[in-house]
Amino acid sequence: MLNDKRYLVLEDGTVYEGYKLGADGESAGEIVFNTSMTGVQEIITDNSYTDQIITFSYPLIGSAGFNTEDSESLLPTARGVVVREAIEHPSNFRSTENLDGFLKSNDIVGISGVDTRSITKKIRNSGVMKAEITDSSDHAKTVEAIRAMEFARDQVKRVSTNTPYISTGTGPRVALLDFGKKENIVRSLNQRGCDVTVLPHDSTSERILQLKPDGVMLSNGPGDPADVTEAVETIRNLIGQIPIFGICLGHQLIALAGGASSYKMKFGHRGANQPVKNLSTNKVEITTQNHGYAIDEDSLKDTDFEITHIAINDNSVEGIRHRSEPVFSVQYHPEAAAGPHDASYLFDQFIEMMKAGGGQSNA
Ligand SMILES: NC(=O)CC[C@H](N)C(=O)O
Repeated sequence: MLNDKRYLVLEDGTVYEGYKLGADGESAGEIVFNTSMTGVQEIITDNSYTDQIITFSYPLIGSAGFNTEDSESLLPTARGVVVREAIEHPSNFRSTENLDGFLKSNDIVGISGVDTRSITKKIRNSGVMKAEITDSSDHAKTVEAIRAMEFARDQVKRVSTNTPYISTGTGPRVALLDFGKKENIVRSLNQRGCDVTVLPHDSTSERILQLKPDGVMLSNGPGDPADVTEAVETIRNLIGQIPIFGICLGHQLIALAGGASSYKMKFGHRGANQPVKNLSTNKVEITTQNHGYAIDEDSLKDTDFEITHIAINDNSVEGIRHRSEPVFSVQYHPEAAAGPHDASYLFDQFIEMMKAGGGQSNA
């Protein structure tokens, strides 16, 4: 039996007719696209997508199925999923659910059977915009509601851990500020022996230093970095006190703490084949990315930070380091999950920095 009809309605009035996928109900958010061909469970459960509807540009989604080990968070906060074809019967011994079942289990609304290539091209040409997945055929009313919609700007608070906890290890002690972390950041540190204390996003610099960590990890996370003002102040107080490594939102917050500024990109970088040039080695790393904001290159000029990595496709800033203090960060995701492991060396660099008591990174 064909699934029930469902619609994707965009802020500009465009309507795509498809079929119901996932949870009942309707959901609105900022529509973005991700070009990855794998790692669907990791992408859907990455809390950087809070308040966003994820369109997969690759047509066949869900062939590897879903399981209980590969989620990047246990409470996904994406507002919706848009696919061309939802695979009903995954081919993977590890799979315990198909896409429809996984979305239902996580109360995520989805739509299938729509032209995701056209949607991707529209977002690329017009920029990200608001959208709604709905069963209602009163599209004029939906467009009106979308246009009136505003997002609460407390996304980080909504996804950060509320209580500190420790993921134990016998190596360097890392205080991880959780802005909506991907679990594979913790795993990547644990795999290298680190003892990781995960802290709420609004932990103060005094509280962090009281734990006497060897280093501070600043995680990825959703929303506009300019809204995370409390953490920017905390990071400003930590620079010069302790080695710091930032990923994605963590990278943006370090730059803001250093006096630089961020801007919203037209459609961001979201995929697992984003080429980045390491300016120290002149090597190109293929990276996993998921960001809609970036650091303004010119705004770094009057700060103590220098650029270490740039995106090959658009020359945007992909990495920075402090000129004299043990502080560095990247806009992309060295923890991959999913995607290439070209950039995993950065975790090793962070550990060497902590072991050296905070020497300079050669990111
Ligand atoms: N993955 C992230 O940490 C994203 C950072 C920020 N929310 C952005 O969209 O640019």
